[in-house]
Amino acid sequence: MKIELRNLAFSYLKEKKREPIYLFEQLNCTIESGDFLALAGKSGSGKTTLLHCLKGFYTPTKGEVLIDGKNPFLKKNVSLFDSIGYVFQYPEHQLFARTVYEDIAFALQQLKKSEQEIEKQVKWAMERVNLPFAIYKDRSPFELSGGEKRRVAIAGVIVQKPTILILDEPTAGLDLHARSSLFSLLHELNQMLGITIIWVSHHPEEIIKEASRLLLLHNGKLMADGNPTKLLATPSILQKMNWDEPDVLKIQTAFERKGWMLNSLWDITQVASYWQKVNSR
Ligand SMILES: Nc1ncnc2c1ncn2[C@@H]1O[C@H](COP(=O)(O)OP(=O)(O)OP(=O)(O)O)[C@@H](O)[C@H]1O
Repeated sequence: MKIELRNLAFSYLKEKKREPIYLFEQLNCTIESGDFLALAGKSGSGKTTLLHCLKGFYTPTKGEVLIDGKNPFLKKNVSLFDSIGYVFQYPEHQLFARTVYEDIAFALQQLKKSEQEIEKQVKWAMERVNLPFAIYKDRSPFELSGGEKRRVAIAGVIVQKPTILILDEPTAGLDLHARSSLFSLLHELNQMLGITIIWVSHHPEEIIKEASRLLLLHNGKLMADGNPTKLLATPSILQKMNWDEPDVLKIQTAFERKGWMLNSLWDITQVASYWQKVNSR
């Protein structure tokens, strides 16, 4: 499924007879099926608002969001929004049920699916997020670790079989190990099931390691859209974002200066994550 933004603009401030004050405007881009895309921008730049427009929580003030060429804001197309799963910031704060099973099953129960079908899908979702069914199904979500709770929350979204998964700062508050296992999960969903991943990140190191595409919101515009390694090696972009050059690129430059060649970004990423681990001790 493809999402297109056409001259998209959004304003919280709309006064009669006055031109609205736009949080962002003239956003144009196409998110292709299978993208693994990071959305970044300074705090308050409008990332969450933009994601809410994609999911249909907010109606754009101007312009269009198209899903597979159709406008999902029209009544006849509104079911297109069902293909988009949305994981809120700190999704574990929304867990509510007595057991992990009941929490994940909730959306399917609302759709009045049969109990047999629900169990099949819950089992499937729990396997995907690496929570063995027999061990976790009857546990209270509130007695789990932060990383496990987040997996339960994500299972509650993917159980609805979205083709696009939006995650607002999914790694916030997770330690290094939980972050890396969350990204293994997201890559698996992307590669094995073809789910498009769009996630908000404030971390250039994370973006360069995980994303295949980066969108940058700055001053109400889409400042850049492209290859994360190229964009994060651009001093003017780093300066506007108030970001340091990612370690991985510093290491690459240092190696090149010494005439040592690493074969690929993968090699460099391994060195960088070793470097981060050493520094975080
Ligand atoms: N419901 C609302 N009504 C009015 N203004 C809002 C509303 N929600 C957000 N804003 C404002 O819109 C701006 C963008 O908010 P948004 O949450 O989209 O930014 P963000 O880039 O996701 O920020 P962060 O990285 O801090 O989460 C902020 O200045 C915020 O105060």
